[in-house]
Amino acid sequence: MKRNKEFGGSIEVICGSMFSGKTEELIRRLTRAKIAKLNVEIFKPKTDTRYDESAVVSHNANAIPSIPVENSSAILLYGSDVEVIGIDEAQFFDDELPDVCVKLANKGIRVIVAGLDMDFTGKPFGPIPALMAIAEDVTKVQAVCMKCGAPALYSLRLNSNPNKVLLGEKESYEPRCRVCYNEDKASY
Ligand SMILES: Nc1ncnc2c1ncn2[C@@H]1O[C@H](COP(=O)(O)OP(=O)(O)O)[C@@H](O)[C@H]1O
Ligand SMILES: Cc1cn([C@H]2C[C@H](O)[C@@H](COP(=O)(O)O)O2)c(=O)[nH]c1=O
Ligand SMILES: [Zn+2]
Repeated sequence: MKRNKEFGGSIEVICGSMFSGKTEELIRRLTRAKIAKLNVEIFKPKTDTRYDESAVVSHNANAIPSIPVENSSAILLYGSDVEVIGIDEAQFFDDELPDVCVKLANKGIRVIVAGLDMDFTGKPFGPIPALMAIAEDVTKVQAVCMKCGAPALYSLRLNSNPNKVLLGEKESYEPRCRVCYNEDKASY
């Protein structure tokens, strides 16, 4: 049974701070789709080479093979028989990503997008807010604040690099709750 074609496509967004479990949740949903014998493809931006050139890898080392792509429209070129598409680190894609996801969903594909909703200054990040607006389902996950242990929605940058894009891990970022983020953030 090919459920997705029968019931129509959809867009799901998984968003939150760094270390909040976005990639884990994406991998969980895609693994279940694979168990259901659906045809699954996973994409990530070519720029994100942190853990692996091609695989999508979570902070606790769960991994799933993926295709690194230069830009969002490249996703449209892959497999006409795809039923489920996963996209990780979506904040790094261009502003065409929402239109690309709509085209895919209108073809009957279940599209699951994971990405940071806010950058280190607390501002909306790339195409994620637009995707949240057009999605059937939005899941916002939270990390653990590394200062007080409360649920964390912000990614605090630990250095003074002012660039919006700065790939990194624990050496460069820590999750913070609202109170601790406001105490600790530099004057951006
Ligand atoms: N402060 C933290 N809060 C929550 N999880 C953390 C934290 N620091 C490390 N982790 C680890 O990160 C994992 C989530 O990783 P991942 O799914 O890659 O997150 P994201 O994609 O949102 O950055 C958790 O299961 C946990 O093992
Ligand atoms: C907040 C913030 C993050 N980044 C980078 C840092 C990491 O390489 C990724 C996020 O990875 P994760 O899977 O969500 O942990 O984004 C950035 O470039 N700019 C920022 O403001
Ligand atoms: Zn806190």
